[in-house]
Amino acid sequence: MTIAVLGGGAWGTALAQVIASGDRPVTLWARESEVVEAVNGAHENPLFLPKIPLSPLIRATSDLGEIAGAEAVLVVTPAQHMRSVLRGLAPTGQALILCAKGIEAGTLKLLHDVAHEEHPDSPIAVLSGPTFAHEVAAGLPTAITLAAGDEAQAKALAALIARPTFRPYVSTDLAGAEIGGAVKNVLAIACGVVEGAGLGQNARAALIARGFAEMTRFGMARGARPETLAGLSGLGDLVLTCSSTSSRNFSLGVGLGQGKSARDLLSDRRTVAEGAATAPVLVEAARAAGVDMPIAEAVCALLSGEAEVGAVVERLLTRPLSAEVRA
Ligand SMILES: NC(=O)c1ccc[n+]([C@@H]2O[C@H](COP(=O)([O-])OP(=O)(O)OC[C@H]3O[C@@H](n4cnc5c(N)ncnc54)[C@H](O)[C@@H]3O)[C@@H](O)[C@H]2O)c1
Ligand SMILES: O=P(O)(O)OC[C@H](O)CO
Repeated sequence: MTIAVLGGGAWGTALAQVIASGDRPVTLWARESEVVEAVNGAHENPLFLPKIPLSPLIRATSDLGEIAGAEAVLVVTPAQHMRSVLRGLAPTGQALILCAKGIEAGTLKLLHDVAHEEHPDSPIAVLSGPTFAHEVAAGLPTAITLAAGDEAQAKALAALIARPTFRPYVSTDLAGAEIGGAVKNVLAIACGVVEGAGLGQNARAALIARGFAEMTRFGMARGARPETLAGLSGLGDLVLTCSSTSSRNFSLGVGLGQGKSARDLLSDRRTVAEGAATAPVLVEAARAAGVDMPIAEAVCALLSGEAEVGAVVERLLTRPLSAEVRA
């Protein structure tokens, strides 16, 4: 049976490639007709994942109806578009594996809750971890967290998608697997700012550690387990995206740190920097949960143009001294 992938961006295409490497036919749904044509004709996706020859076992379509017969569906749209795309999918009870990283604006809901609302009869899983799409598509070794509410379900889905260089570790902590990926994107922007503003490597290490403390506080307030946040989908992904210009979120932060405006930096992008969409939602969700997240607040202020880099850094450094670990 085929496995379906919803979303023909870099990550959806890379996941289709890794699944197809196990001799599995993959149906890839893409919004852009040029992606559908290029995947089916030239076996490539020059729009979102250039220079990677794709498996002929991947067949692209723009018809959501063609997803109906698949054994499982990997949902790889940007987080803010996930609900509308899922709404167009027939309610067949297929397992949905969510691969986007974010929190829904307006409702402040995690994506597994959104998916459950739209497809109450489908088992829901979350795939997250340190995964640059171009490395996964090139077959480089990668490990991920695969969480489902039920352990047997998580194991079955892990067996379905595991490949020699793509190694899932199972979990039953859906909230933990999701929150790590959503929050690290915002922290990656902050680390990029440190780089762009030339604040040094000590500052970046401090941001990673204090950012992880924010992630843990927020995660636990929303029901995540701290050990999940310390794993691949939390700390693992945080380290990856806070240390490489391959990260779109980190790169956005570099531009902000150099004094460019978020509007200019985001205006000519076709690709997503999810942290920019997540930051205001995360700050709102943290305030609603009574959780202090000064780094996320700082990123938000920079993105909105409310404050400049110098002021934001000064605000962070002049906060009252406090214990490293809060009771
Ligand atoms: N690229 C990666 O390395 C990577 C790795 C792990 C997770 N992710 C996550 O996967 C998700 C998708 O990212 P990506 O890198 O594949 O995207 P991308 O930046 O490569 O491509 C943008 C995607 O957004 C889609 N899109 C734009 N407007 C849309 C709309 N109105 N409705 C539905 N879809 C729309 C486009 O069709 C395209 O698929 C994000 O949540 C991202 O954080 C990405
Ligand atoms: O390029 P980024 O910053 O969206 O990061 C991609 C993945 O989330 C890394 O795990």
